[in-house]
Amino acid sequence: MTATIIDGKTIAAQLRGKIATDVAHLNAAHGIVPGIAVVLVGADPASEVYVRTKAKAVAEAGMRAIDKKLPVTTSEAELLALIAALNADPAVHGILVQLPLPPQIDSHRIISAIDPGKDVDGFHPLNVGRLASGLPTLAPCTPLGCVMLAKSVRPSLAGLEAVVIGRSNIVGKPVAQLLLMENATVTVAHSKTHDLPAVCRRADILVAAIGRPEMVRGDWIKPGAIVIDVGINRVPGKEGKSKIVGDVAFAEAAQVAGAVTPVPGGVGPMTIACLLLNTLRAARALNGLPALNL
Ligand SMILES: Nc1nc(=O)c2c([nH]1)NC[C@@H]1CN(c3ccc(C(=O)N[C@@H](CCC(=O)O)C(=O)O)cc3)C=[N+]21
Repeated sequence: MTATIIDGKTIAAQLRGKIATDVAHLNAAHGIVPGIAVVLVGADPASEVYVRTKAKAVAEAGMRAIDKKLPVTTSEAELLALIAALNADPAVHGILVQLPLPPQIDSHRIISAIDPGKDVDGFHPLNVGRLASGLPTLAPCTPLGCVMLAKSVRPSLAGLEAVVIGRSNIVGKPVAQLLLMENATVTVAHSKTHDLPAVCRRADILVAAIGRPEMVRGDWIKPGAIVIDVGINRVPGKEGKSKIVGDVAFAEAAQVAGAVTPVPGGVGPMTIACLLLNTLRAARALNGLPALNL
């Protein structure tokens, strides 16, 4: 069996196209340009690449990017002051503070200081609680992208056995909540799970969000399963160059799974598209406009 490769790049481009259409309408009808502030503290090269990619997608969708680069020595008080200013700025509809933050800054305090209506990462405790309660909210971008990719090959996930590997606040827990909202039967596995391969073999949908290169092997996968690979791991490649691999051994998975996301070109591009979607949703809600169904 050879799996369908789920083309995240193309699916993300389609979503960004729909977003751009609504952004144009929002501007023409209401004079609103959705604005997203991306805050980067320090000069982590991987984060800078990510911030650049985001900025390009934002501009292409007709939105405004407000990039704030702060030195690695920034204090918590200085960052809190910036967030207060962005909360108060009516041209800013979304605020994303790039994680991780340097050790002198408590990321929980920072996230809690963001206006929940502008929290396009969906990390504020109020939005986390709303998601867990099944209320409308800004849901985290990577988990949203994972569920959209799964539904691209299987429009109804109802009744399916889903296994999420990883229990982070950023991916594992929220993706489990979203899968539950789709009526999947959800198991959250993690580093202390007994016989992880056997747990994974039960999954009709397997979401790998571990952060370990190619940990999920072909024989962990139920034949025909949908495999969503959230991992982005930089590993040594050919001729001293580095390459990016996921948390799933892709070539092995493609022999067993029904469908699998590649890395790169899977979940990553969807994360960015969902960030634009959340920014558009936030801009509409902050202006008292009805919710969209994209
Ligand atoms: N508050 C916050 N929110 C985030 O969403 C967040 C964060 N902090 N910190 C860093 C991680 C990382 N992240 C990525 C998203 C997309 C790609 C992406 O689009 N990758 C492409 C290209 C990879 C490449 O070739 O460099 C792909 O997978 O195809 C990568 C990384 C979001 N993060």
